[in-house]
Amino acid sequence: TKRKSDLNIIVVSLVKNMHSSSGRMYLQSRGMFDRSFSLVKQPDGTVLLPISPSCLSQLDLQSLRNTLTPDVCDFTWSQSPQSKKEKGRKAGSKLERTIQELLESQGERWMEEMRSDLPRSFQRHGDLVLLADSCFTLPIWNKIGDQLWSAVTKELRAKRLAKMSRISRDGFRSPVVTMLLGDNSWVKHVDNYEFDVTRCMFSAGNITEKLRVAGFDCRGETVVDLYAGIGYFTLPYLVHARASHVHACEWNPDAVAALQKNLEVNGVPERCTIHPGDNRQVQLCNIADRVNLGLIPTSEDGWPIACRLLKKTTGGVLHIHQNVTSPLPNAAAGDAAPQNLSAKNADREVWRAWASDTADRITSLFKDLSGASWVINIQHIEHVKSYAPHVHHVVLDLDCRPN
Ligand SMILES: C[S@@+](CC[C@H](N)C(=O)[O-])C[C@H]1O[C@@H](n2cnc3c(N)ncnc32)[C@H](O)[C@@H]1O
Repeated sequence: TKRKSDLNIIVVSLVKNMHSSSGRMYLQSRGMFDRSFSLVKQPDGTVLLPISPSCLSQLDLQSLRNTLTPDVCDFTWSQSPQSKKEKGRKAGSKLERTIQELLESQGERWMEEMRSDLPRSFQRHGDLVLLADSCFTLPIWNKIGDQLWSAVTKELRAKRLAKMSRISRDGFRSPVVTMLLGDNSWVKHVDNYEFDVTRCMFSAGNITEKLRVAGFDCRGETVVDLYAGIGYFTLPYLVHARASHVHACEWNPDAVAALQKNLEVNGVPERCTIHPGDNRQVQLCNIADRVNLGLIPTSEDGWPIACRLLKKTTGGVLHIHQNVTSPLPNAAAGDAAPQNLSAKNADREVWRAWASDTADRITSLFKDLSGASWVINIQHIEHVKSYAPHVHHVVLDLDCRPN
């Protein structure tokens, strides 16, 4: 049998780069996008989207073509490009060799501990590579300085290099990012938003939630995004879900500036009102069909505001983000290996319990707010990502209606 990476993959060849994100969304929402391969940008400006071999038989080419509009979409076979894993392995050993040579040219010795201090993964923001906190921690790297950063940037096929340290505790959750090579820290993403990596928080891991939001039908709805940031959810609500209006609350002035710019780049500034400052001070009420509460580890501070924002006569939906921690199995108590529950099922149980507790608390908040009882239903629990085997970012969709 052939390994996955040996197979030819069917690809969608798109005439313009700008259509690649809707193509990817279509495939991802149907579980057909092959994440083990990268999107391939071709020299002629078209983009190849990899499709999982197992999905080929069910792929509805006509509906895909319609989604992307017929004249921009074509299908072709591509001779197996390298998978992300293979690419990463090759790039990793080349980077190691380059750094080793650089060190030796400076009279330094390569030590084994250096290997584990090299970057294993990083975020790519256009031509800027953002390294994680965990790499290049040894003092030797600073000694080599600029030459090292130039070599790393070149090896990672970037033009600018930056490094993350920790999330600051100033309440803005801004990442502390330092530029190592290059002065301009603004980056642009293919799906049309820009921001300053040194000043705004960006959570690339939320892509599945962003795609889910993009798939909502919000026509005719007023949405409030209580923690808008640079517009990571505000934009899909406006551009793809076609909300009538989004009120975006954000207190980090740098994120507000990026959000404003992104609304303009995407041609939707008239359908969005930005409320700069603390969302607890925003005077809006009784206007929303939907409220997005995208703050982790918890958005609890925003719950009373969200209840106040929903339309009193028709109610609406709350999307509540939260990091939910599952208790670690207690080996001493003999529950290290649950007999009938897989670890995943056990996690799901914990999420359901948290959702049910949250629904009860939202019910009380409505009671306090209006004196009336509302009907609160758990519509859906979405798993976004895991921070550790037992810490999960989930989103609870709560349907809230006046009785
Ligand atoms: C986790 S980020 C989320 C941004 C966006 N939803 C995302 O996923 O990329 C949270 C954002 O909420 C903002 N924020 C936190 N508390 C706030 C408050 N009380 N009022 C307004 N904005 C707030 C932060 O500045 C940050 O930009």
